[in-house]
Amino acid sequence: MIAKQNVLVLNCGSSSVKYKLYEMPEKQILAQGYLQQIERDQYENAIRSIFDSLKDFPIDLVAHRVVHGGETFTKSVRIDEDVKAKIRELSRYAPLHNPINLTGIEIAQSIFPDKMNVAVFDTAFHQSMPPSSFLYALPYEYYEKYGIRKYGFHGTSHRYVMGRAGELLDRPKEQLRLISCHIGNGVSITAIKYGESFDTSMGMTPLAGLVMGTRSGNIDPGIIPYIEEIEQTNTTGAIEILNNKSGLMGISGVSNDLREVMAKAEEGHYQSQLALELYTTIIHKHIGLYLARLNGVDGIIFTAGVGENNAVVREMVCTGLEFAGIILDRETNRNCKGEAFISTPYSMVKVMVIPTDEEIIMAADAYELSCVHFDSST
Ligand SMILES: Nc1ncnc2c1ncn2[C@@H]1O[C@H](COP(=O)(O)OP(=O)(O)O)[C@@H](O)[C@H]1O
Ligand SMILES: CC(=O)OP(=O)(O)O
Ligand SMILES: [Mg+2]
Repeated sequence: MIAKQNVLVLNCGSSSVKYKLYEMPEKQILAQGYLQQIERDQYENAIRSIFDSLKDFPIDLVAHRVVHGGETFTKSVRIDEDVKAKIRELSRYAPLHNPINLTGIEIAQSIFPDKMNVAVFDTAFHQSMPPSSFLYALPYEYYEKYGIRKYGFHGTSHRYVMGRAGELLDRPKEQLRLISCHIGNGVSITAIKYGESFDTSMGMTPLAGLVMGTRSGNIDPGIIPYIEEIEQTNTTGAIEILNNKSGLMGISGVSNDLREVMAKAEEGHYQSQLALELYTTIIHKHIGLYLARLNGVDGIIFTAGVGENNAVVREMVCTGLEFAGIILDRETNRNCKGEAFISTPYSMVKVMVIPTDEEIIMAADAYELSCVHFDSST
């Protein structure tokens, strides 16, 4: 064991940067912050301003969220030049995320050249998926030679809420079938079987799956050449439209922020009403898919910005699942704050709200790696 370490955790999402400085192993938070609605060209300044604001704290270690780790990284790793090169190579699979994550790593390395940096990958938790979940029905050599497969994302969040669900249900996670719904700006659902990711809604890139803030989720790929023709653009331009101008933003024409879309819907704005309906219907359908995949379920978890805070979405998603023993307590659902059971006492399936905490998992992984490093270098 080694002494106390101050671990800075940097969690860059597609629209936000969250950071926390922990004293480990006590998990005491020394500083934290959350910058929202950040545009791509603002990340570098945002990250520099975070380091600047923390300059009076001693920092021993930095943990970085990295969205795409491919098949190379099944767990968190210490960052060296080879790891950085691999993260750079994987940017083509996560163009909204990996370049930003690399920027964070490079800034940290320039400010603290002697400190250890750790990468915590969104994809790592999903490496347990079987081929029946991760393969696309394409020529098999595309997988073997080029790594074209489903990777899945938000793994650190799904892993955290799985652990908390086990504690709340007072059952070992190895006995539980869970459906974890991470509903933020990015949205993904994971079928968790006996402590491992078994299937998940995102794909080779974080564009696939459900309707998101600005991302389309699954569409018929035959639409892409048609978009190219309509917009007089190339494939990159069409994918940009699917990544940045679709989802809630595209359908409503109002915003990628669900709060704004719902406010407009309440005023009677038709496209905003449609956006909300499509958004929740697709989550509902995916729960059906994973009920089949898991042969029933013990718990359903709602997490991330929308999942934690939006009772209307949770109610719309759960309505019509009563046949499967999923009975929401509407009153409790509307009034809950923080961690809560929102199903009725006689609901066979427990429905839970669990605020995610990717940062504590990241800090713990980084601290553990630093202990291993210390042990092996003494
Ligand atoms: N307090 C809140 N009440 C209702 N909705 C919220 C709240 N906070 C965040 N959201 C919603 O969560 C979404 C952003 O999710 P978040 O998990 O913060 O984003 P990111 O995926 O960038 O980490 C937005 O659509 C926003 O409307
Ligand atoms: C992978 C992903 O979609 O992340 P975020 O929700 O932070 O955009
Ligand atoms: Mg997020």
